[in-house]
This record gives sequence, structure tokens and C-alpha cells, in this order.
Amino acid sequence: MWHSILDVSTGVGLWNYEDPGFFDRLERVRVSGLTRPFQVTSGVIAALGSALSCIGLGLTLVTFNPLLLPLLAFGGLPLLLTSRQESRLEFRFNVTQTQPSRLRAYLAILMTGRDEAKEVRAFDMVGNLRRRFDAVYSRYLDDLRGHLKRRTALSVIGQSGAAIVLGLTLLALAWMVTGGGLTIATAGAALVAVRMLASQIQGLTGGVQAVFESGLFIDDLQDFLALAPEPATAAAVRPFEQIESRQVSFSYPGRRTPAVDGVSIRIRRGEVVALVGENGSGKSTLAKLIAGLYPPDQGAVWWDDSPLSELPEGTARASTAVIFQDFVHYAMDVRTNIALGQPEQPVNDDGIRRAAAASGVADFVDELPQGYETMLTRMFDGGHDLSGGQWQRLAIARAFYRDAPLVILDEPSAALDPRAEYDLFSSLRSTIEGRSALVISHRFSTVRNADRIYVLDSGRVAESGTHDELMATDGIYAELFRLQATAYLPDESR
Ligand SMILES: Nc1ncnc2c1ncn2[C@@H]1O[C@H](COP(=O)(O)OP(=O)(O)OP(=O)(O)O)[C@@H](O)[C@H]1O
Repeated sequence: MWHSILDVSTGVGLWNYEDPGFFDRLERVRVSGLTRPFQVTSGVIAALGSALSCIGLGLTLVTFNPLLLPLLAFGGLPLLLTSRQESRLEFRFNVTQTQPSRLRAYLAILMTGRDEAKEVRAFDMVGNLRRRFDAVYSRYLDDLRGHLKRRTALSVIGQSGAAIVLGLTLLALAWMVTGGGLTIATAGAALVAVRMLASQIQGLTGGVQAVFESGLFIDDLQDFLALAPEPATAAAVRPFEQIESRQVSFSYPGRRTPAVDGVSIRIRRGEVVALVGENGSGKSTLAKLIAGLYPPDQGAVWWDDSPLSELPEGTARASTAVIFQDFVHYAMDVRTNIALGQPEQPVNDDGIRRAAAASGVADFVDELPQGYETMLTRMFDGGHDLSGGQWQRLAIARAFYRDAPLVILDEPSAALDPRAEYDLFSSLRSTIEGRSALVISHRFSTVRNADRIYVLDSGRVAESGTHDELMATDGIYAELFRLQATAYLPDESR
């Protein structure tokens, strides 16, 4: 089950992760996927066992008096009807509670997570977070109380129906004895058989209910598993002469304004191209479209003469090394953190050292207790942590290590010290060795040497050109550049 669930969670398109409904289903199947198939199996076994016992006891009763059997058979009906209704209630309750329960888990992580611990303490947030957690939890308890009341009411109705039928059967038995239809000794034996049969009927309906209830969850699970794409054969790396986005547009689900709106840019082989623009102008989104992580709503990304949609699935991902602003800190050793850039290849130590040298990891790795073998985590025994800039260098090393013709670096120098930043960008061209780079940065000093700079504004390309051309245009780029540059000038010359 875990394999199937992970096949879906890792195989579906990234856009699924923009949809809270996807997380709800993932959460439900994580719980029900592992428990419900077992409950179906045990329900089927229980129902079969009880059904066999019912047949044996039923035959016995028929030999005493055939009238007794239909009475008892009806005894199962109320239970069966109400238990189906109970199962539906249980499923609906589960569905409506999935998101509140995820919220509870999230609030718990804020109060137990290592990354969150310092800010939670620094801002004294504990009281506030605890109140939120308690409020969500007490709402859940209220809902649970209501749900259990409804379930219990249904159960009482079903059990009462069964008890009435049992009572009627016993009355019928007494009537037969007084009417002379049964001897006292036979009636005694029949009484025992009736009691046993009634409890087997309960077992049968209980088994059927378990199967029915789990079936609802398993349907949900099947729907989720159906999202799994066909296992794709690993796409080959595809070198290019030119990548072009032609009039691409993309809107995030639920957003009215597009994040990227009719953008055309091009990146030739060996070029360093920069994207700049204010916060929220669409730079990271455009990078994701070019890396093939989202399909554009309109327009297309062309890889030489072919739009991405006509190339084998995964070509752009296989051919791109991308490091996002919020890259992952893998709680693994230094070597693995770099080698994950090429996860399906045997680790190439020369390549690791080259990437470490180009990204600045080599400057600090020897000071770590076990060098490249140092575990980078404080969560497990023997681990160490890095500074923010060192983590960033490691992420850049991962991108350089990947054998991809396009390297996308989204804010690669945000946490770098000035020397590391200078080293990174002054050697970027020689590091990428004929590959291309798309660099997103707010630091204009890092992009001024790019072959072409695209200035994004509200999801559109407002200007493009080299640094000198854009300065001559005296538009947004020139304004932002001057704003940053004046911060470095002495007060009297601003
Ligand atoms: N996952 C998301 N869901 C909905 N909207 C999003 C999402 N990610 C980004 N946006 C929106 O899309 C727009 C473009 O965001 P994007 O991250 O591409 O900007 P950016 O230029 O990279 O910004 P920054 O300089 O702050 O990194 C913004 O308005 C942002 O609010």
C-alpha cells in the first residue's frame, strides 16, 4: 500500500500540490490505505464464519419448527439497514474532519519542529499557538460528540429492532410449547439454538458492516491510486541550441490574475540569462514553466524546434538543474546532498569535488568533523548543522553536479557573503562550461554581466537587453539598479 501511495504522491504533476483537496485525500489514504484492507479481510472472514454457523443453527431450528427460522432471519434486517447508515455517517465524518485534522497536525508541528522552535520562542508565540490548537481540538471534540450521538442512535435503533425480533421468537416458542407443538425438552434445545443464532446474526451483520464501511474508504483509496500516471521511462537529457518560451501564460489555481502573462524569452546554448523584477512579478513561476514543472495555460516552451508537449514526458526535468529559493536541506551527509543532483547515477567523487569547488562548499567541508561524510542534521545522532550560506552553497553544488544543459538558479546568492557571491558569479561561465544558466536575482551586481536580462513586471516582460542597453533605456531596470547602487555611495554623492 505504501508503495502505491508513494507512486501517486511522487508521480503526479506538481500542480496537484497547489490543491488542498489533494492533501486531504493523501491524508485519508495514508490512514485508511494501511488499515482498511485488513478490516475488509477480517470482516469477510468474520461474516463467512457467522454465515456458516447461521446455516447450521438455522437447519437445527427448522427441524424443531420451520416457523422459527423466518422470524430470526428478519432479526438481522434492522441491524443490517442501520449499520449501513452508520458506515456512511462514519465515512462522511472522516471526510469532513480531514482538513481540521491536518490543521491540528500542522499546529503541532509548529510547536514541536526544530526549524520552527527558534522563532516560536523568539516571538513568544507558544500561548497563541496553544490557543489555536486547543480551539481546533475542542471543535473536533464537539463534532465527534455529535457524530457519536448520531451513530449511537442508529445503533440503538438497529439493536432494538433485533431485540424485538428475538423477543417475538421467544414468544413464538412459548406459544408453541403451550399449544403442544413442542415438548419442553425440545423447546429448551430450541431456546439455546435461538440465542446462539441471534448472536451469529449479529456477527454476520458486524462483518458485513466492516466490509461495507471499509469499502467506502477503499473506493476513496482507489480513486486516489487512479491518479498515478503510467510509469514513465526515464527521459533522456536533451542538449539544445535554444530554449524559448513563446507567449506563455500561467495562473495558479484560484488566482484571477495570471502569475505569468504572455512571456517570451530565449536562452541560447552557453548563455547566462537573467530574470529580474520586483517581488511577485512572476520570475520563479516562469522558471518552473521552463523547467517543465508546470504546463503553461497558454503558449509553449520550445526546445529548439519542438514544443515541450511533443517531447518525451520529463525531457525538460531531465535536462534542467534547478535550485529554488526554498531549496531542501536534506538531513543526509554532505556527499549525498550534492550527489542527489544526479540521483540515478553512481556517485562520481571527482564530479562532487568539482561541484564543491565551484560552489564554495570546498571552502568549509574540510572543517566539518567527517568532511564529506558529515551528517547534516541535528535530528539524528552524530549530526551537524550548517550556516544558511553554507546550505546555499551546498544547494548550488547539487545543481552544478547535475549533468544538465540548463542550470536555473533562483536567488542563488541571497544568503552568500560578498566574497562567495563574487566568486560564484565571476566563475559562473567557466563553471557551467558551455551549458546555459538562467539566473534570478534581486542583486543587480550579480546579473549585470548576463548576456541578456529580462525585466518582469506583473507577469509580463517589461524590458529586455544587456545591462548597458537597459541602462540606456532608462526604464524599470535602470531605476532599480540606481536604487541599489546609491545605497553603496557615500551620502554626499547620492
Ligand atoms: N503557489 C502559489 N499559489 C498561488 N499563487 C502563487 C503561488 N506562487 C506564487 N504565486 C503568486 O504568483 C505571482 C508570481 O509569483 P512568483 O513566485 O513567480 O514571483 P517572483 O517574481 O519569483 O517573486 P519573488 O521576487 O518574491 O521571489 C505572485 O503574485 C504570487 O503571489
